[in-house]
Amino acid sequence: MAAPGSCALWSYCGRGWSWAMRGCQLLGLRSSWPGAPLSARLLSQEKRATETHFGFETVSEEEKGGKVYQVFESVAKKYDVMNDMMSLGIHRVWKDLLLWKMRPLPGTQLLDVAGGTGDIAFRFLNYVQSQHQRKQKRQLRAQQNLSWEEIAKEYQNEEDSLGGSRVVVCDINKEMLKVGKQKALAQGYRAGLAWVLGDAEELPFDDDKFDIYTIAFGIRNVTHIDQALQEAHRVLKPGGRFLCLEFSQVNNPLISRLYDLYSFQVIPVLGEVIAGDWKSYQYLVESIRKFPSQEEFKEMIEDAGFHKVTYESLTSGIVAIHSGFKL
Ligand SMILES: COc1cc(O)cc(C/C=C(\C)CC/C=C(\C)CC/C=C(\C)CC/C=C(\C)CC/C=C(\C)CC/C=C(\C)CC/C=C(\C)CC/C=C(\C)CC/C=C(\C)CCC=C(C)C)c1O
Ligand SMILES: C[S@@+](CC[C@H](N)C(=O)[O-])C[C@H]1O[C@@H](n2cnc3c(N)ncnc32)[C@H](O)[C@@H]1O
Repeated sequence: MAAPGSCALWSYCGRGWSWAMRGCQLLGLRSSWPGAPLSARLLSQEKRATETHFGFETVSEEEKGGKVYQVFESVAKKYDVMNDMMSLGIHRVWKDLLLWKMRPLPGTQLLDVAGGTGDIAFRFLNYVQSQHQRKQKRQLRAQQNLSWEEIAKEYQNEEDSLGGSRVVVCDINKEMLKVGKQKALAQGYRAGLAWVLGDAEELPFDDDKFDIYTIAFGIRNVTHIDQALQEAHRVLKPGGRFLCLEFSQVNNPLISRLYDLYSFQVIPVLGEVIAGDWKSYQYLVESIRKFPSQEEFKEMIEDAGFHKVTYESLTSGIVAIHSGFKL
């Protein structure tokens, strides 16, 4: 089982200088301070020279992580309500579809990266629990002459009720994880669930550890997507599956026009009215436009070493689910 939050935090800190630099970056500090070793300073200068985008803004790669951190730190408390309001609940259907595509088997070890407030993890736990209960009922019905104690025992073990399945939610943002943990507590999710603070680009997990890796609406925010994909490949067991739910490209010109209108004219206004945060929601719609198309992203997944890569566009391509296997 993966280490819970505190242990993961420990291992996160114990990975030497590159981890320390990463930590500084997250805290908005510069890795070029005079006390840093020369190699670290040179690396940092080299990195600073490379530019990337934060929405439609051009920023250095070093800056991007901190800016993304601020966005999710700012929206964390209103994140769930915003999603329901902005999408009229449609994001729930997309997330359900991801689970139906996944169809986890008993005993599945899932890693949900950029898991935020736990939507995918909770759906996974519901799914595996209902599958297990159905199986248990079938077995109990088939067995004659069981005592009531034997029947009660079958239902009492909380860990067992998941059939050995587990999910680790990993996210870089403390505030998002905090909201997720509070939700889990309030909704009664406890067994088979761990929360880990970590970066998709440098996952704090051993090689070949998980059966399934999911990332929902997360990869768009990562600075080096290729690095995150390689990490996904590394932590999956051979035979393991990568699943990504992300905004994609709308191909119908009429829908695309309406979609643009809604995205740019309505979403930032909702962001301001509900969350008091226009900028974060402007970043959301801009970052969607910067993300590669279905076909381009498929190629990136293949480049990371995944096989049998496929995708399915949902709601006219507003989002897509990409799937690939580590063979
Ligand atoms: C800071 O970063 C973030 C913050 C977050 O809170 C979330 C995320 C990550 C995102 C998720 C977890 C998913 C949930 C969030 C969203 C779906 C928000 C993003 C939304 C869009 C990019 C736009 C597309 C939205 C939808 C398809 C949802 C359904 C919405 C509608 C049908 C719109 C209905 C609204 C009205 C009628 C209000 C009036 C609108 C206008 C005056 C503007 C003109 C618009 C229209 C006439 C209709 C809009 C049409 C479309 C959106 C296309 C319809 C497509 C089809 C029918 C196929 C995060 O990173
Ligand atoms: C739009 S939220 C998605 C949350 C959740 N998966 C969902 O579907 O509702 C994006 C999440 O990605 C996380 N994130 C951004 N960059 C990350 C990185 N490099 N590593 C891990 N998580 C990251 C953010 O902190 C945020 O919680």
